[in-house]
Amino acid sequence: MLPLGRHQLPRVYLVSQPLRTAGLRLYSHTAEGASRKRIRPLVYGAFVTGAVAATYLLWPNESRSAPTYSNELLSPTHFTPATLVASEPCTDSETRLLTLAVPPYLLPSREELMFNPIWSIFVKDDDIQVERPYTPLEGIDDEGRMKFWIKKYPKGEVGRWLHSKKVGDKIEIRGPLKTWPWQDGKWDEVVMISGGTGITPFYQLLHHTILQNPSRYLNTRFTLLHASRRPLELPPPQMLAPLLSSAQEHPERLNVVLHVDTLEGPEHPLVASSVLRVGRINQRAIESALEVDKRKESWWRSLLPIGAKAGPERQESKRILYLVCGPEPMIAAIAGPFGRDFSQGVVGGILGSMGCTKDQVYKL
Ligand SMILES: Cc1cc2nc3c(=O)[nH]c(=O)nc-3n(C[C@H](O)[C@H](O)[C@H](O)COP(=O)(O)OP(=O)(O)OC[C@H]3O[C@@H](n4cnc5c(N)ncnc54)[C@H](O)[C@@H]3O)c2cc1C
Repeated sequence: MLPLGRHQLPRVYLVSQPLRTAGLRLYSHTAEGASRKRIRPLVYGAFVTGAVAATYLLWPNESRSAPTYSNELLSPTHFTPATLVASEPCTDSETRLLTLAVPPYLLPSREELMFNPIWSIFVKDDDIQVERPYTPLEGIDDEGRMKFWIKKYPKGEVGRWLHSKKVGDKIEIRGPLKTWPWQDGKWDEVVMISGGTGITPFYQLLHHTILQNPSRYLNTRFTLLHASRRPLELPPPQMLAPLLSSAQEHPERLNVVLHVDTLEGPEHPLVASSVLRVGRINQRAIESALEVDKRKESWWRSLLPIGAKAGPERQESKRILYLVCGPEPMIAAIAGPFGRDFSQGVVGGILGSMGCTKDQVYKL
């Protein structure tokens, strides 16, 4: 998951970064003394061009900024005022768990396909009129509540703005927007590889498929390989506890492996450092997670000729999909960089060298 958003984002989102950059350039100056005179016409020319561009970009425009409606159903085409109902600090002080609520009478039917995982919503920073996508961890409940794990970057706009909001404040949102369409049984195994808050879409998928209904039969098994820099930067206990207990109770459905770059700093309050893998997620880590899965295959399934083949043959013929979400350098190292115009690009990195093809890999 990219901080700047790689999905097919509406223009209001895409123009927001150049706007800030243009603003910075207008105030920068390096020319001194006599040379200043020579470049003055150029500076004025640049200023006029900049002013025209800024007027065009900043002027309210239907195609760039969606309207806000308080009495229409929640929709991707307009903003809806939501209320911040909780803002909890996390073990990683750069992140918080925020809960937003929209009035229940503004909820479209939750049976709608658009609420199937994985989906996100756009949050608008009212101060600077930019929006960023965020992923409701548990979808949306009947009261219209959505919980998010949100990171603030030192110079990041919307993350810092959200962290500064107080319970009771209004925050405009629009959505849902599809991040990736889940379909049970399309793959035998889905391997999710995440870094930092890149775990949020995978949490939503696992909450929908396993956590909220542990007895539901599924045709797909899940492996989650997650990496954070230090133990305290791992997701908060509120997220890790349900994932780890589900993996413990149903190893045949879910396998969770947690990596940290270093064990430096305090332990995570829930996960002992001794069970963490130290070092980045590499080919060996991916292969061994799949081998562990194979060993954990329930004993009766490997004895009885039910469904697909057992043993190594079965593993090879398995339809495996890799989903990757995290900081851009991590995505590039695991699956190759994104392509031009927000496209998926070629499969490279570790998954490329493992021989994965483009229909086996999706970068979020
Ligand atoms: C589908 C989707 C779902 C997502 N879900 C979540 C989620 O659930 N939780 C979550 O935390 N994030 C999520 N994200 C990421 C999120 O949308 C934002 O991109 C992220 O919060 C950063 O936005 P920002 O406005 O805070 O930072 P930005 O202002 O966009 O800055 C991003 C980065 O650029 C750097 N930067 C900014 N300005 C400068 C500058 N002048 N010079 C140098 N560097 C600079 C910042 O330090 C930061 O590292 C999701 C992204 C997508 C695409």
